[in-house]
Amino acid sequence: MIRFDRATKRYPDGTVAVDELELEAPTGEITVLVGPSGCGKTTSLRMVNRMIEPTSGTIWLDDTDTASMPAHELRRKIGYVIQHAGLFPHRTIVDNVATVPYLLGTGKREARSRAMELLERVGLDPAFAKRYPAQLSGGQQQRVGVARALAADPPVMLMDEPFSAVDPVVRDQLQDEFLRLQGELGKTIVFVTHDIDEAIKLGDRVAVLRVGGTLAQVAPPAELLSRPVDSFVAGFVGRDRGYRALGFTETGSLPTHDEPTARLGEAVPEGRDLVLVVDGERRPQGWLDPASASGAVDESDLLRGGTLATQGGTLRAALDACLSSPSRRGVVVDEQGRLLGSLTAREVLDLIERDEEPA
Ligand SMILES: Nc1ncnc2c1ncn2[C@@H]1O[C@H](COP(=O)(O)OP(=O)(O)OP(=O)(O)O)[C@@H](O)[C@H]1O
Repeated sequence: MIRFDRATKRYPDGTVAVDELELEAPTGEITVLVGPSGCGKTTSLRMVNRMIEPTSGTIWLDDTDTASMPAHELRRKIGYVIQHAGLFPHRTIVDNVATVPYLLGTGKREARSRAMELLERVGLDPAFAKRYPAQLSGGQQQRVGVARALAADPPVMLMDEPFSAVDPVVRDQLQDEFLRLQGELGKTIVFVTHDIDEAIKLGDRVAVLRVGGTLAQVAPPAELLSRPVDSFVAGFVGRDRGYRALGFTETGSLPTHDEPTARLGEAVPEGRDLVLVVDGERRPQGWLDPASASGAVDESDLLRGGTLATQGGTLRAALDACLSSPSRRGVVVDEQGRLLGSLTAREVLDLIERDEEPA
C-alpha cells in the first residue's frame, strides 16, 4: 500500500504542484492519477520514489515513512516506467532489461536468462534481445521499458504515461497485455495518464486531480462515471459517460430468443427477413439477405460488421450488439463463440431500467 498523507510539493519558484494530497493506492491494485496538464500527476508519482522530495507531509509505503529509508533502498522496491521507455541507446535490449539486476550484483547469466523470460512475458519476440532500442518500434520499446521495470521483481510499479507515445491501436494492445500481466503479477501500481479513457480502462481506482494539485475525486471507474462529485469531474470524465458506465455492468443471464440460422454451403433459405449464417460449430459468421442471394450460401453474400455479445458480458456489449447488427437483433454467444440466441435493444433497455439504482 502507498499512502499520500497531506503530501505537498512547493517548487522553489513558489509553484504549488501538489497540495496536501490525501490518497491511498491499495496493495495489488492499479491506482490511476488523471487530470489536466499541470495538475501535479508526475510530481505526485515522483514523490513516491523520492526523485522529488515532498515539501511537507508523508508518503507511506506500507508502514514505513519513505523519507526514513535510504533512497536507493526505496527504489529497489519500486519499478519505474516512463513515456518513450527511456532505454539506454547503446545497450542491447536484453542488457537494458537486466540493468537493475546487474547493479544489484546478480550474475550475468542469471540476469540475462531472467531478462529473456521477462521479454517473453511482455509479449516481445526473443529475437529482439540482441538488437538496440533504435531498431525497435515505439510499442516494442515500451514493452522493453515494462520488462526492465519488472526485472528486480519490485512489489510497486510507478508508470508515467507509459503508453502515450504510441498510436491508438498499439496503445490498445499494450493496455490489454498490461492488464493480463497485472492479472498474473498483482503489483501495487500507480499509473499516470492524461487520458480519461485509459484511466477508466486500466484503473481499479481512478483519482482525478485538479490544477493546483488537489484531489477532486477518487473512485472505481464505474462510480466515477455514474456519480461524479462535481461539474469539474463530470466535465473531465466527459461525454457519453452514462453509456460508457454500462461497460461496467454485467448482464447476468441475457434473456435470448431462438434465432433461425442457415449454414455456409446450404441452399439460401426462402423469405425476406435477414438470416444469421453460422459455421459447423454454430459460430455466427454474418447475416444473409435471402432476396439478394441464390444457390448455396457463400461467404461473399454475408453482411458483416455486427458485434457479438457474450453471455455474462456487459450491458454495453449487449446494447452494442443490437445497435450494430444489420438485422437489429443482437447476437449472443457463449464463451466458445457459439450461438445462444438473439435479443433486441428494447430488451436490453428493459434490463438497464431494471438494474437502475434509485437516485
Ligand atoms: N521543477 C519545477 N519547478 C517549478 N515548477 C514545476 C517544476 N516541475 C513542475 N512544475 C510545475 O508544477 C505543476 C505540476 O507539474 P507536473 O509535471 O507534476 O504536472 P502533470 O500533471 O504531470 O502535467 P502534464 O500532464 O502536463 O505532464 C505545473 O504547474 C508545473 O509547471
